[in-house]
Amino acid sequence: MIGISIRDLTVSFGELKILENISFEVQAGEIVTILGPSGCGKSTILRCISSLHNEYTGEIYLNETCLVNNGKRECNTDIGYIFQDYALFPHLSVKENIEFALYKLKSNEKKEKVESLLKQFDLEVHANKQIHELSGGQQQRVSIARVLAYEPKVILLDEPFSNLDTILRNKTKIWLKKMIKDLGLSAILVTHDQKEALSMSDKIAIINNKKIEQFGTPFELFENPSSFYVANFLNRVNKLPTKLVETLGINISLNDTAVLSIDKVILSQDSTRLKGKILDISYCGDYYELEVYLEDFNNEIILKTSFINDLANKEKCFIDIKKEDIKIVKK
Ligand SMILES: Nc1ncnc2c1ncn2[C@@H]1O[C@H](COP(=O)(O)OP(=O)(O)OP(=O)(O)O)[C@@H](O)[C@H]1O
Repeated sequence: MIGISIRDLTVSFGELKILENISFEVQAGEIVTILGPSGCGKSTILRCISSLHNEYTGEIYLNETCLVNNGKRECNTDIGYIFQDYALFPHLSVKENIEFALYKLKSNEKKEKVESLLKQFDLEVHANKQIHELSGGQQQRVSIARVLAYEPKVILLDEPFSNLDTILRNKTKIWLKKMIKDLGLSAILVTHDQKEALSMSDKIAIINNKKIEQFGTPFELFENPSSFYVANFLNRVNKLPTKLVETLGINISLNDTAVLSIDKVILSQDSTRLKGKILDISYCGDYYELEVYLEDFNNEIILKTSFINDLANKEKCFIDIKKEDIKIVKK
């Protein structure tokens, strides 16, 4: 079932165009992540959808009902916005923050709804606390409960985990994903964290140069990136020299380039393989990262390995590259 549909969204600030013809759909129960570098317009897309910014062209539909036509809003209650900094009312208690969105309900309905949300979000023991008495993760749960109180069909999440530590972040991600699926919400998540996007999303939209460069499932984008930009954004890749790729029997056109994930470069004991000079070894916890100069191709390559004992006192190494691991993408 179609949830929200964004059609030809184009946004300018003054003379400067920020986004051009952005179109995508989010089905009910689906999480679509907008991924891109800082300043590419991710939050602006959410601000347009939620009517915080109204100067744009394009249309927004919810289940085939036009919500916004060229910035003119018909209805707003079906969209909830979860901010990075939670945007809670500091002078109200947890319970009062959640109640705030329910002003239209009769007092007994309101009480029932708040109690059920406090239970659902595991906040019952904090109901009467002030916001400053809660941890970051608890505040985030209140902000989500407050938004869900008015039963939106769509939720917009702007970097919702950025203030949480790693353990809490992982817990909150799993919890939030389940909640979105259980309630059948259409969710749009903004992040600049590639790993977060891969693990949370049903689909990802990668923004480059004002447009969506590629849209698809995390697997599709990771395994079949359309361009170097996408390949390099989702994964750490080496750009391989054309001469090297040709020795493996692969021809590439002038518009394309060959990339290889740093995970797929193999350290070999076989002296008939590519000769490399080790330029740098970095300890990264559970692996080492090596920077190697490929002498025959005048090119540097990065690789990951768990075993450096054999190399510790050596400058030279041998590198193996499998043809099937190379991806050909647009330059
Ligand atoms: N009200 C505004 N007036 C003028 N320019 C703006 C306004 N709001 C945003 N911008 C500009 O639009 C661009 C996109 O901003 P936006 O906040 O959407 O980017 P973002 O991708 O969410 O960035 P980040 O990841 O750093 O949060 C930026 O260059 C920003 O400076």
